[in-house]
Amino acid sequence: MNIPVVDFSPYNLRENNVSDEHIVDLGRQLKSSFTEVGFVYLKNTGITQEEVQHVMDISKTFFLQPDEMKLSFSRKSVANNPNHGWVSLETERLNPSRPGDLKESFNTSSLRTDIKWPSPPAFRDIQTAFFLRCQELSLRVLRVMAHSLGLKPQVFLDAHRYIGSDENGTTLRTLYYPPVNSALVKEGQLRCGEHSDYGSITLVFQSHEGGLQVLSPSGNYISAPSIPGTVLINIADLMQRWTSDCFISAVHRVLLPPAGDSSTRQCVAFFLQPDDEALITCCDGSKKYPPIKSGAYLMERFNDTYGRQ
Ligand SMILES: O=C(O)CCC(=O)C(=O)O
Ligand SMILES: [Fe+2]
Repeated sequence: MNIPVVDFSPYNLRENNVSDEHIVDLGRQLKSSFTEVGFVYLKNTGITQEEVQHVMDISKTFFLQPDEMKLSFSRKSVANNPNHGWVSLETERLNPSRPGDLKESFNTSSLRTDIKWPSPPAFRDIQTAFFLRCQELSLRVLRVMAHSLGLKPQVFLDAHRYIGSDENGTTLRTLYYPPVNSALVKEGQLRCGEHSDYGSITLVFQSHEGGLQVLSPSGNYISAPSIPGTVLINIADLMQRWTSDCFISAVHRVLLPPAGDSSTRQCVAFFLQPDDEALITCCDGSKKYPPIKSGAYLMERFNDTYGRQ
């Protein structure tokens, strides 16, 4: 099984008008990818490899600073926004039955102007600009997805009105995976434990090392390499629920590099989340899952990942 590559040029970010014909064609391709694998590569989206590299370069400068400097920008240090900020190495367990993941990250969840940002000075502007690019692309993808299911074009969009504010959990997260010292690795520890994402959809940009693996419906992990210039997009759990399991939220992970391989790895991921107050109800009218509020659902998932507090 392969992850399909879909050409998104008819609806790329420079294109203001898209024909119904193109929406139907893109919808057909996205629907088959999301019902069969839950992942798709989009090429020609308008987001360039240079933009991605820019985010990775400034992120690496941030991560290579001493922990003491990053500590005051930790996750939970921003009032009213529980997810914004730095997460240190081994803090997060995306698979709670494993030791902490061998990665650190910085989450941009709030675009409020009164927040203090870490250095380097360009860090804030570059993360914010890329957040907005990802937001724009995601909303286009949501529109195509709604169309592909025969729903009103606005049905998903209407639940994503407050992105970037404290009433919406959407997060741009830049991840750094430092060199692994195999002598110090704990039993069962991975770079990123097996998990599925929480919200609507996720946009993923990996550095050239790749390493992401996706669980296919047949039960095997398949590799999802880095394809420069593309955006890897996956369905997350709330979207699976919203679509009554029509779209699959696939489990994925990042293993350790082979022993002796001291390479680092980076990833930039945009986690699109419905507004906290949005009530997620099966869009086919079925009662397969009870309605649930997006914000409450996200808090439950954070509790599993970071431990209950
Ligand atoms: O680093 C990656 O490629 C993926 C990370 C991931 O799946 C996540 O943070 O949810
Ligand atoms: Fe993930």
